[in-house]
Amino acid sequence: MKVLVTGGAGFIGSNFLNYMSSEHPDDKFIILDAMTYAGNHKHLITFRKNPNFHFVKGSITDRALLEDIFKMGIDRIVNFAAESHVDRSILDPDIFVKTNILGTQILLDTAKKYAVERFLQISTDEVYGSLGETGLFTEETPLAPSSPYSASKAGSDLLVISYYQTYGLPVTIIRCSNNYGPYQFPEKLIPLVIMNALNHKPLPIYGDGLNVRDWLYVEDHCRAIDLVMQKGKVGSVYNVGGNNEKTNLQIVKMILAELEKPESLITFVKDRPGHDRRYGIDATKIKKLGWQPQYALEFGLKKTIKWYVENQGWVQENM
Ligand SMILES: Cc1cn([C@H]2C[C@H](O)[C@@H](COP(=O)(O)OP(=O)(O)O[C@H]3O[C@H](C)C(=O)[C@H](O)[C@H]3O)O2)c(=O)[nH]c1=O
Repeated sequence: MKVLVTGGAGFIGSNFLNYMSSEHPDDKFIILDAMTYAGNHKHLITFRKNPNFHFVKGSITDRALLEDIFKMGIDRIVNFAAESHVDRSILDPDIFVKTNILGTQILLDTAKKYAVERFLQISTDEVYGSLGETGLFTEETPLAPSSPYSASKAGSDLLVISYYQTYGLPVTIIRCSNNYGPYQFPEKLIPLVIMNALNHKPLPIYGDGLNVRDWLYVEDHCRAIDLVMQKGKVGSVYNVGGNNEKTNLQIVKMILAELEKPESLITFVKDRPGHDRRYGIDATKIKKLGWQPQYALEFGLKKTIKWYVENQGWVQENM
């Protein structure tokens, strides 16, 4: 099996490659990554050492490069490549449209031309917008994105579905809740709070800190992707979530308690514009395929904090 993994040097992509290389040691992986600020150079050393990995630096918007890659023979694609930070999308939406929408369309087009066996799109629960105090996102929840980031992901999801409906491209979409774990860029809440707390810096909490996210340890997401790649239905969407809904304040306090740092570091700042209040996932559909999260939030968070403590110097210099 030859799998093209786009965005493989990013947070979820690199954890996925790590997981897959131990679960499927005979598979070959072509890794395409633009190595933007979020692409991790440390991974390139690992990629080079693994004979099953072939790394290509470049963007999914580069059609000629994609042609060269597909000529190597690709059976499946897992598309992680995306700009992913909501705050950056508010400041500078252009690159989100370019990479997430245009890039996905060019990748789909090339996948169609070379008749791949499966195109797996890694999406997000943010495409559904915000929930009130009750209810959960199902795969049938209408798309109602709030930020340029989530709108660009919703746009790419619609393109993915259109390539199935129009051209019969065998696509599947995974929409996952907030991931956390090693190698996450410290602009996202959990790694930012860990790194700031370690350095006794203020922890910026948007608004009242009562926005809710459903947290999932990244390895549980990787296991879900692997399963959907094998058993997921073509043309279908699968929601993935950990059933770990917490307010941002709860998460921050858990981190501070683990690090034995004072809650006085918490600093309330101006709210994010268009800030979604709550995300919550109904993962019944993927559970029917046999998936269950294996990491309790407390355990996953401890493991993540330990990783950032042990790699603190490196994270500061490289991320
Ligand atoms: C960076 C930061 C965040 N926050 C709040 C904003 C959110 O309510 C929550 C998590 O924020 P973060 O930016 O880490 O993640 P989301 O905006 O929920 O989006 C994330 O999860 C989805 C599924 C994706 O698809 C995104 O790619 C991913 O970035 O903490 C703060 O209060 N202070 C901060 O400094």
